[in-house]
Amino acid sequence: MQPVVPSLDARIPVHVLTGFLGSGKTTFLRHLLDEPSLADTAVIINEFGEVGLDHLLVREVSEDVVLLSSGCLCCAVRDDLISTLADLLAMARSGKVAPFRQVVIETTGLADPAPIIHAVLSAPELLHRCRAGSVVTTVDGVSGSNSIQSFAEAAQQVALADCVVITKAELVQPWQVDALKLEIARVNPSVRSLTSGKGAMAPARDVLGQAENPKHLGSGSVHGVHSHGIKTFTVEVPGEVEWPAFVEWLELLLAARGQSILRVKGLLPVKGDERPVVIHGVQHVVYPPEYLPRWPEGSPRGWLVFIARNLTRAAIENSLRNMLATRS
Ligand SMILES: Nc1nc2c(ncn2[C@@H]2O[C@H](COP(=O)(O)OP(=O)(O)OP(=O)(O)O)[C@@H](O)[C@H]2O)c(=O)[nH]1
Repeated sequence: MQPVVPSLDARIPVHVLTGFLGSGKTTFLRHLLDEPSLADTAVIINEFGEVGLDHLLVREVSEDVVLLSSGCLCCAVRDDLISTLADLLAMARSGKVAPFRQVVIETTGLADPAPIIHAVLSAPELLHRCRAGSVVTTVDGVSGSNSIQSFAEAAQQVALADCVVITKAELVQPWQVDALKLEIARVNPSVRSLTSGKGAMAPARDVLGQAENPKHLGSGSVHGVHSHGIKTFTVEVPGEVEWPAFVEWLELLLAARGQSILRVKGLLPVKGDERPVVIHGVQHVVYPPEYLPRWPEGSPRGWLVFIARNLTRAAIENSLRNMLATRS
């Protein structure tokens, strides 16, 4: 007779990749999916913002990517997550998508991973097919310490991690990485901390596959931990921008308002370049631009998503308009 519940190994691990805003989740996920052993991975990306960007970047390295937008997985779109997972499993069974051996959920930068795992494990339709995988948390080597100290979400993501990946390590001194490791250990004494950076990413085999660690299920909480007053809004950028003027504007904006602007990202048409330019700012730092090969179907032309507190869309729009009026 067939067992009613398959052995643990037969069930698909659902890993959660979390980490504070801009800490490098998508960059690290793209690196993971590049590894041949992780080729058969289905990816669910949850973005906090009216327009999604991360799924466009990840789709360059993996086809099985589903975007869940317009809300945070740990509070607003949990039912969507369950139905998305159930749909993916059904489509793999019927051959509509390639079979996969694991799922990675990339959360928003403000998510609490506990309710997400709780939702996956408590959904009757998933009980026989999925099991909890690892919680992997990226911590920004540059701004991680500030985030852990200032934002409950960042501390919670570290507290619930099976594995922490300290990103952007090549941008800071080794002693700063050591200090950050100590800070992480104070929040989560049993966590494994790996160091990663562009050119020397932490190997996938060291990050995933540490499943069966029930630590993150202990809280059983079903509501996310959230700081107050953090909002997201999208600002439209009309027409092509002059790159030097735009970067100068963004750098000045983040230098002045980096405490309020936690994250900015977007896609821009830039004069003299056919390709859409991907913009990334994290707190006070503007990162070098990336490029998409072409404009994604259905994507608006020029937009910036802000995740901020104590700052209005109107203030950003005014500032942008002034820059465009004088410099474009
Ligand atoms: N130099 C350097 N830059 C990095 C590294 N990891 C990420 N970045 C840059 O940091 C910026 C944000 O990275 P993302 O991977 O988009 O961060 P994220 O956590 O997915 O961002 P959200 O989904 O908005 O929370 C991008 O410009 C990346 O290129 C790293 O290890 N080294």
